[in-house]
Amino acid sequence: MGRQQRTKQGDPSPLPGSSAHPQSGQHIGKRKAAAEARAQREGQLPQKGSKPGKGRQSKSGILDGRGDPSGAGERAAKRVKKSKKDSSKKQQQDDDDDDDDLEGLQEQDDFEDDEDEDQFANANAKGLEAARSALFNDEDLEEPEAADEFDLDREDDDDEDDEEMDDEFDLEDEEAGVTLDDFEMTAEEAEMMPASGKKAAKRAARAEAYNSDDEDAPAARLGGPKERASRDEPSAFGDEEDATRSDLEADSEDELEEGQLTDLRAVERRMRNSARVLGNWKELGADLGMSRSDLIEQLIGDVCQYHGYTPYLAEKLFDLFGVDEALQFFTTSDTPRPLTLRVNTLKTRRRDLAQALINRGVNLEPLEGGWSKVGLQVFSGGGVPVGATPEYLAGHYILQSASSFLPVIALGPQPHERVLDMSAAPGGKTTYMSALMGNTGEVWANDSSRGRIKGLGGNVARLGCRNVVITNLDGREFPKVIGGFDRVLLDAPCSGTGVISKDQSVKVNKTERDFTLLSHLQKQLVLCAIDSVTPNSEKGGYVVYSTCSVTTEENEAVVTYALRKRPHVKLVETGLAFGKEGFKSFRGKEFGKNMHLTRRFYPHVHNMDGFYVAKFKVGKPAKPVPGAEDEEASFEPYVPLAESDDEENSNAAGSDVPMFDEEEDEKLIAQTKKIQMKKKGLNTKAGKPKKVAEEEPEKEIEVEKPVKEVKKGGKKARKST
Ligand SMILES: C[S@@+](CC[C@H](N)C(=O)[O-])C[C@H]1O[C@@H](n2cnc3c(N)ncnc32)[C@H](O)[C@@H]1O
Repeated sequence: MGRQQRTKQGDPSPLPGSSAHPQSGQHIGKRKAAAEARAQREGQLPQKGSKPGKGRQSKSGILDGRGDPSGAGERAAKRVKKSKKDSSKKQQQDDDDDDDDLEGLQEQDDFEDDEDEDQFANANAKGLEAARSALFNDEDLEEPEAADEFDLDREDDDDEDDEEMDDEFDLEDEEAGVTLDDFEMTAEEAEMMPASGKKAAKRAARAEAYNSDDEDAPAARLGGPKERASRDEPSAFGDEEDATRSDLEADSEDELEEGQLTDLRAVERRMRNSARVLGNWKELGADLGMSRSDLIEQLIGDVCQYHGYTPYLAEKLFDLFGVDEALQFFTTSDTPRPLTLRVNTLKTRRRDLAQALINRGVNLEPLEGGWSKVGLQVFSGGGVPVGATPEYLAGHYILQSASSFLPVIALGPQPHERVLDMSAAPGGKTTYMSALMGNTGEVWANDSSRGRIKGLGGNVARLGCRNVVITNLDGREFPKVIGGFDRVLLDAPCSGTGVISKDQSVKVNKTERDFTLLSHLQKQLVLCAIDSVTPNSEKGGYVVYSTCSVTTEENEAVVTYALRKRPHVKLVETGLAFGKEGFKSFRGKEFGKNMHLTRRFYPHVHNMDGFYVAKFKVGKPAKPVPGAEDEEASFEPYVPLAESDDEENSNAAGSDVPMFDEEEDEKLIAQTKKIQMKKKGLNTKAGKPKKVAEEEPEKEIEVEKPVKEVKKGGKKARKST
């Protein structure tokens, strides 16, 4: 799934602050229709029939009072595998430089002065023009070969894992020995099913009415241009003209199956119409002959069928964004974000790297909007593998999503400081911190995943970061193990709802329990991050909390919790010049008046991965803070439900979070040993077999190329070269 997604070139739309994209909504519409038509021909878009998905019903939502969202989406979630192209709205951003506190350091990169920008623009103009026109005319944009590398930050970059994941999804169908057709039901069969049959019939009748070509049918009347809802928000479907009656007429009966539309274009039209009606319910809803909650239920079913979400997640995102914006989010999350790279200023300057890559045929330009002086946007690799050029191998750059720059910019690490990256693998942000500090001071890069630590070590070495110490600990062990940092970055393990374009599996594999457990883990980690900061830091004393998720329980709720538990900490400006303000309240939950200081970034608004960034200033505590470990002892540690054997394949949230219940651990270990012994035909009642005991992994700090020993908090770690 993810793999298929990543074979497409990123949307060439500029990042925030840039001028409008030449790609018109109409153009997008044509491309989208053509792409769909081709996909239909190639059998990539599902035509009919579905089977139950994995989703679960949430307890609440904007849709309170609504019943089960038909189950259509659940089946659809299994069925819809093809993503569609479309537009994303761009926001004109303030061009002010937001990196004030980093200014001194970034002077190293003299590419940013106007003259250089001009030179660069001239050198690049010809190639870019060609690349752009090729991109805009090409319906099926090919991603550069290094596409997988782009996922450094948020995903495993192991192709095999992706394949395994794809297989897993496909296998479910095969193993069950069923085909999609097995899940189709005739109208008669539906009738014979007492409850669901009635529901199906009701749905079918509704859908029929909604798509009827009868002038008097309420839904048909809603499609006309006169009935357009007067909403300020842009349409999720670009500038395309609203559906007209002919669109509705096209949704004929043979497009309906058990109340579900079988043609994705019809589903898309119906979603658009539903959004319009819901946006102007007073005027348009009265004649619909369908309750608001039923319409929402149908819309959720359509979203699940069209975009492949579980009803639970679709509803959650509707709750968060509202209908129109949620539809934009769904659409944008079906296409990759622009491919971007960060210049490693420890080894080169942006101007020099850009020139070298242009000479190799890569089409690129500086990140637009002026908010980063070390970012380049790659428009087309021109056949050049941007993840394997000599410059890449020499560590002159790292492929990194633009939004991943933001938490580091907000943290603003200074030369000679001592900073901690609490969950650091694979090191996109660690290496940026190291570069901003000019290879001085100490960057402690920690991650609990042994597997992911390898990638971290690789990047640290390739980029020549000599001030990095790598540790392999549960973040909740800080500051017990080591503390006294000037700044701490907690780029927390999260659900990844902001990076669905990179990992489509998030659409179907996140449950309510996942969000609850993740939120608990994040709360534990953020307290440990705060407690690891020295209040005596001269210029520092900051913690940045970030996630690549858009949900409030992983963001504002975590920040609110930290503020409540650590009264000596306060929220401060992130220093980021764009981004939406964090929520002060959400669905009856109050998050606090300063939450506007935190920043939200959205794929459909900023054309970058969804991200959240909050910055805390840590003051002197009135009394010593209790050990971070005792306070939240009641928390259940996060263990993903569908745990992967492969650590590298773990999502943003690590799959190897250690349990703290030692007693229980011991029991489990003993049980496992017994099973192992039995398997080997050994007597389980005899004394401990030495071999098994030796196999017990020992928890210790992992070190890289030792140079000197650093001793703090009773444990030792060695500094890498
Ligand atoms: C969002 S990713 C970090 C990405 C990284 N900051 C970067 O920019 O390259 C979250 C990381 O948290 C790690 N993790 C999960 N649980 C953890 C824990 N309890 N302590 C420390 N790290 C943890 C995961 O292994 C994963 O690598």
